[in-house]
Amino acid sequence: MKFDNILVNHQEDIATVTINRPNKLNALNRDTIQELHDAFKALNKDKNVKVIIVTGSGEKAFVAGADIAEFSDFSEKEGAKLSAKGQKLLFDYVENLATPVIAAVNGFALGGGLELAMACHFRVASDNAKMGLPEVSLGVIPGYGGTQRLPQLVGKGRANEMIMTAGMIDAQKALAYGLVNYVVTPEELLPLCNKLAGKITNNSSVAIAYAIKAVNAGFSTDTDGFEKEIKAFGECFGTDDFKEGTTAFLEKRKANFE
Ligand SMILES: C/C=C/C(=O)SCCNC(=O)CCNC(=O)[C@H](O)C(C)(C)COP(=O)(O)OP(=O)(O)OC[C@H]1O[C@@H](n2cnc3c(N)ncnc32)[C@H](O)[C@@H]1OP(=O)(O)O
Repeated sequence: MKFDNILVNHQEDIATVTINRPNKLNALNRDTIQELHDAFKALNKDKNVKVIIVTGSGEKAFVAGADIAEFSDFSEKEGAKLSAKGQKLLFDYVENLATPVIAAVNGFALGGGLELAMACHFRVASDNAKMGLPEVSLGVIPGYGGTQRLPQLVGKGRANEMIMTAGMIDAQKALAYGLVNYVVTPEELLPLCNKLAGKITNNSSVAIAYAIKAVNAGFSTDTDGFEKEIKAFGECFGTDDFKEGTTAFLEKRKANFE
């Protein structure tokens, strides 16, 4: 398959998907989300692929979020559609993929970037990684599952603090929170992910697929939370704060919320 925004490499039964928009810190635009969906779908069908590693291109970012330039003039309806489509095509899709997906977090994982890492089955970070959900600084809320998956992973209080302050935590704090399983140097990141993937490939892919289903089932009692997120995310697009927040980012200035 040919992609413009991602790279896909195979090494024996381990595939690595690299989001490749380094000039935009690998921000997730519509095309990238579609390409990621297509790549995950094809890799999941490929019987020779037993584990997928997802990472970002360059030394600075895993993914710095959804592409703000693409949605800054969206209406409430378009906002809700962006969230619903993204959740279905990529974030829920990855979480429920039968093939295990490891996030190799190699720098900024913000907004949709952290949401993508959280949709993966587990995460490994480099020691320069910074993670956060800064959406409220743009006048919007996390819309790719972040309000649901962050509390699941780190607990409600820590998640609320991260969401409300829009702040970033470093890799060591993410490790202490249980958001990532390991922290290593940037040079060690992909080798460790490949080593962990290698351990997984020794086991039954069929059993692992069932295990993924069983683990996810334990967290899906309140599917309504995701619906609520979509609705609230869309409603943010009708507010003056959203217009100010995204315009300020694109104009490279601090937002001035009334
Ligand atoms: C449903 C999901 C919603 C969301 O995910 S909302 C988005 C949440 N993410 C954010 O709010 C983070 C936005 N990015 C930043 O705050 C900063 O970046 C960083 C702190 C990560 C890094 O700052 P620095 O080192 O100064 O780099 P730089 O010059 O800001 O970024 C390099 C280029 O990358 C573009 N970029 C970065 N993040 C995004 C993004 N999320 N959407 C669109 N573009 C982005 C910039 O604009 C710029 O581009 P140019 O060189 O052409 O000016």
